[in-house]
Amino acid sequence: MENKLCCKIGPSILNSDLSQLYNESQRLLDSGADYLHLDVMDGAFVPNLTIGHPVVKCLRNKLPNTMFETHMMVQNPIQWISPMADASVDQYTFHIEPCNDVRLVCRKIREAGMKVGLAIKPGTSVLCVEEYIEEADMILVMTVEPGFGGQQFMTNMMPKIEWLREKYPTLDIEVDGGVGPNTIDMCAKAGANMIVSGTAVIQAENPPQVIKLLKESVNKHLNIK
Ligand SMILES: O=C(CO)[C@@H](O)[C@H](O)COP(=O)(O)O
Ligand SMILES: [Fe+2]
Repeated sequence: MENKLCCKIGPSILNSDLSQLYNESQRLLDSGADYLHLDVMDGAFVPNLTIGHPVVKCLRNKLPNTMFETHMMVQNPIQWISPMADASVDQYTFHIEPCNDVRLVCRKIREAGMKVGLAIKPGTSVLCVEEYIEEADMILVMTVEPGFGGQQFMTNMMPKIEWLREKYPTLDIEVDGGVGPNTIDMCAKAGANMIVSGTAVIQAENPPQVIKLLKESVNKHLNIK
């Protein structure tokens, strides 16, 4: 039977030269990126600040046909749904940890015309997302503490991905944090099919080669599942 899952590589622009956001984004797309993973931080859920919906909207104007995922590392995810929908974001991925009504947030995201991604921090059990799987289009398993790019990949998160893949063979599972040529095989083997990679792609001498390598690893494992 044909596997409905497909591999997508979404570079994170967090550690790029943000004064050149559009050029950097275009460079990544020209290198083979399938989508852009835009890290949004509010200084409350994580101890860092990045970009918000005004910047995302400007970037959207320059890149009308690119899939945008916003990774919302924010304390109050419901607050930014409408502004991000207005910026034509395709997928709104938020953390369940600060959220007291995950179902409501999921519903509002869908009503606003976006796909729903549910993210869990390293310390959050994968069992916490299980009750919301029906409400989600994708689960993001973090392999670093959210807040900063360039951190070390946490190998001990792989059982979460394995567990999800075993139970939900057609679910989109994304991995984010410290993913690059040295760690992709673990992610692919565990069952991740959507790959966020920041530093490893941005700082590569040859980004197209790195993206190709990431894709090949995921596709190899998808085909044998
Ligand atoms: O969400 C985050 C960090 O909070 C990520 O998207 C990272 O920014 C990815 O960067 P690398 O770890 O690959 O450098
Ligand atoms: Fe991210």
